[in-house]
Amino acid sequence: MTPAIQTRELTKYYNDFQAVNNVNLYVEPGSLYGFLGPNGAGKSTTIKMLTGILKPTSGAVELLGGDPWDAAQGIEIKKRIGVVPEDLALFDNLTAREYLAFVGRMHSLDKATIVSRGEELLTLLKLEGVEKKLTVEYSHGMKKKLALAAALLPNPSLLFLDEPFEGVDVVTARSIRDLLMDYVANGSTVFVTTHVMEIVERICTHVGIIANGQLVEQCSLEELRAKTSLENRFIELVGTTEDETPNLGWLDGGNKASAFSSEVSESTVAGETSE
Ligand SMILES: Nc1ncnc2c1ncn2[C@@H]1O[C@H](COP(=O)(O)OP(=O)(O)OP(=O)(O)O)[C@@H](O)[C@H]1O
Repeated sequence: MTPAIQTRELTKYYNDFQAVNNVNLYVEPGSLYGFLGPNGAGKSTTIKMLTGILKPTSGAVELLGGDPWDAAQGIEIKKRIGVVPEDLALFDNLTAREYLAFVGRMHSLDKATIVSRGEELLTLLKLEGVEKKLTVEYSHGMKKKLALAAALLPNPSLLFLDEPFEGVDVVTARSIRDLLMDYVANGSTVFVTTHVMEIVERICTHVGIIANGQLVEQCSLEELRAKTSLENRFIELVGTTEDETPNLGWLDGGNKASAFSSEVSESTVAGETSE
């Protein structure tokens, strides 16, 4: 079976700092792959290299059986993938419908398809009431939803989402969750980064954990659950020990300090009186 995503020794240096270190990802088609890691672990850097935004320093990427970095294959592969990047590159001065029309035209969809798919996506993501607003006036969560709608509009085989649940309300999170589960049930593949373990446990079929640029775990969620919970495994792989954790004994809301200062002022006053 051709993997949806495969990387070999994928590596990225920013000057002399190694952000991603020889990562070998393997994502089966039809899976919902959760890519986890602490802040600064290398998730966004990896997703940018997978989606053609950031050139790898070394190593190889294969998406849907082809090389997205190859001049001949790259455009065809990119037509088959959808991306919701971390920094949501939307055009500020378009409404949601105008933006979806633009994306649809870029993918050579006909007008009727753009309109019907666009309406369904806007309704599902609860953006249909704000069609007159320009995207520059959108809240962060609204921008996230529109970026997701735009990524899904061309019906991609493989969808990349960088933190889709960050900054969205509970109702929207559930809509996105359900939508992704339906999407993979039809044979498509999702690669998603998130910090929300609960969502990964609920919807993902596979998980990869990256720490300090290295892939330290990659397995099915079923396999992982047979041994421990996702949270325990994550902490085991990337957490700090209690010995290393500062206890912030000084953080008492000023209570100890004020008790001390009242003692001082009482003794000072007493001292002053005795003189
Ligand atoms: N343009 C850049 N120039 C230099 N260093 C960078 C650049 N972008 C990211 N880094 C560094 O590379 C490392 C990985 O960053 P990356 O954004 O991939 O992490 P992340 O896992 O997505 O983090 P987060 O969960 O906080 O979004 C970090 O140490 C970061 O400071």
